[in-house]
Amino acid sequence: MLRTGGPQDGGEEEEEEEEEDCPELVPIVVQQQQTEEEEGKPDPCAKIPVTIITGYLGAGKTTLLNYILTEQHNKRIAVILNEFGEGSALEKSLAVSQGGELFEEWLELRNGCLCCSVKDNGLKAIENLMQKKGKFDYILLETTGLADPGAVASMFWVDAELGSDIYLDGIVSVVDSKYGLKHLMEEKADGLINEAVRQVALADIVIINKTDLVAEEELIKIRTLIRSINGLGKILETQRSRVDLSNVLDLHSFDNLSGISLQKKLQHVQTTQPHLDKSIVTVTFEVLGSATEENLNIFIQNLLWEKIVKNKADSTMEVIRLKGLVSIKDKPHQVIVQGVHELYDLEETPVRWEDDTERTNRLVLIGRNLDKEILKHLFIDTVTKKKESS
Ligand SMILES: Nc1nc2c(ncn2[C@@H]2O[C@H](COP(=O)(O)OP(=O)(O)OP(=O)(O)O)[C@@H](O)[C@H]2O)c(=O)[nH]1
Ligand SMILES: [Zn+2]
Repeated sequence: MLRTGGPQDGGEEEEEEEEEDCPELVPIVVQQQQTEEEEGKPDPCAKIPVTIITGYLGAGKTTLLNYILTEQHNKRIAVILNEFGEGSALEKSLAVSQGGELFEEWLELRNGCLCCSVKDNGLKAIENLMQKKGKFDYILLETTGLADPGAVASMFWVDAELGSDIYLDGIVSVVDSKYGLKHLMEEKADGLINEAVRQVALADIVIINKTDLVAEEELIKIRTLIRSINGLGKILETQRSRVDLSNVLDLHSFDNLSGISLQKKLQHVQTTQPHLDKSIVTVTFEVLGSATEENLNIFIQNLLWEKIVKNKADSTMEVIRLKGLVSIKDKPHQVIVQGVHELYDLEETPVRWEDDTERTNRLVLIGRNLDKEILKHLFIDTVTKKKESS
């Protein structure tokens, strides 16, 4: 079950998003691409993936979008552009054009703010569109260069129990080889995490684009920096955002289908070193044993909601992204933990633990002020203690 909220709800971060990062949903373009043989009707029960394409201003997001649309994929793809609005219109239309025809749905935006109302409205609008027009197979969403993809992701990371037709497939972050380093190193005056870093931290795939514009040494620098921020995501290097589509589409980054491959992937993640004092890093550790579901929730909520976990310098650990495979007492299957900002989810995978005595929890956390030893010890406490209250 997807969990959100907590005592800090409506805190600083959220307000910041409302003021700065609040996107408006705009337009939409779509391209129909079906083969001669009518590539079979899609399974009407099949859910539709959403891939979020994020990245700093001018990094190559639209280029990637266009590249995907023109590659052979036999998918009907809807494109959503998530942009800052200029006007103060309280209504925005969400339009999808297919085969030359334009369809639109009107979104009523509370306070003109999309991220606050899209959760009820945006999803609904997309579903309405599909009812009218027949399903599309895939949705690509390009965020603005300054957007926090976490806010966008949480719109689409919907509880499976709500029965939505749409699921979040993955977050792709495009970085400019030439200016990326500068953007990533920029320190915000208010001490907040800068947008470029946030985008890399949340990415399942990082595309270092425009490699034609830099020399190999520069490329190594930016690759190293990106890896130090996000030790989990796959890093690709491209010109004109040309990627193998299998690297960016149908990743299943947020669902339990990734259980089997996730185990292997997590084994290769390493704890990274910060490039600056307050940088975002990736921390990973392994702990043997099983936790009760209750204690596991407490561990995660202390970190994500209560924010009471501190490092040695007494700074609060800020987690942007959390991913792991854990063992819950009395559950025969491995459980995936996913977190984006304050939103998290525990979901059983189809993968059984082979040997009960060798159950290993593996967690990866991306964020600021993270201390591996402290986190690991907290987790050891989590699997050893019986009940929180006793
Ligand atoms: N030299 C070079 N230019 C590129 C490459 N990829 C994209 N560009 C150019 O970079 C510019 C910005 O690309 P876009 O795809 O519009 O970038 P974007 O991230 O969508 O930009 P915004 O939506 O404005 O934030 C365009 O002029 C592209 O043609 C590349 O690999 N090399
Ligand atoms: Zn663009």
